[in-house]
Amino acid sequence: MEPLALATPRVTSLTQCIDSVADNGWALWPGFLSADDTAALAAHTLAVHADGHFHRAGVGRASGLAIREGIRSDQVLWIDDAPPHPVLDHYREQMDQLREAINRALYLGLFDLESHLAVYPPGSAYERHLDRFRDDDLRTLTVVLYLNPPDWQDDDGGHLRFWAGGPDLEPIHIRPAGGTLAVFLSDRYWHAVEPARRTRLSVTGWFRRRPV
Ligand SMILES: O=C(O)CCC(=O)C(=O)O
Ligand SMILES: [Fe+2]
Repeated sequence: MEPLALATPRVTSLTQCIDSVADNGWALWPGFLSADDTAALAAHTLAVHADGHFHRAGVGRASGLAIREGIRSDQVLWIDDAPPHPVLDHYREQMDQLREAINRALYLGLFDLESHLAVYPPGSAYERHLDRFRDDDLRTLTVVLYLNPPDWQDDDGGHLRFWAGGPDLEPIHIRPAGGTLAVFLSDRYWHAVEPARRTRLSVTGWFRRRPV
């Protein structure tokens, strides 16, 4: 059995999400995005990907700048560089609501969001890393939204491995179920993406705090 301290803090509302980030530093919100909205955002992601807009993801701002380089083989596209679409506007609106609610409750001073669409072709993965860069400590809260179809199985791989109890303890494995949002403090949690056996889709965002 999972030790109590490492139980996954599942939430189902904005209030619970904020409480969990305050109490645990992270939260997992299954059903954050409806099945229809998830399918629409996934379809747009695949269409834009098929049009050749994506590029291989780098690591850090420039090579060598990540706190701990995680080798990654996914392909990404900043959403501001993607062809406009109502599903992207809807995503931005939802993230804005989350940002405002978190700022009101937790005073994290989050002021903007950078996000990219990510496609992990079969066989691709992202090694263990932290999301904060050495040359930029403004990334404060990470939000990963999964866009995979409802029939995604454990055998399809692509789990998020999440070291909730610290880098030396066993990580939690999170299935990248479509519509699920993972929220965590960017500088606290080591995490990795296990190799996907099927094309894995997500949109990852980082809320940044205001420079002081
Ligand atoms: O897609 C995921 O589960 C995590 C992605 C990630 O760690 C990142 O893009 O920094
Ligand atoms: Fe990450």
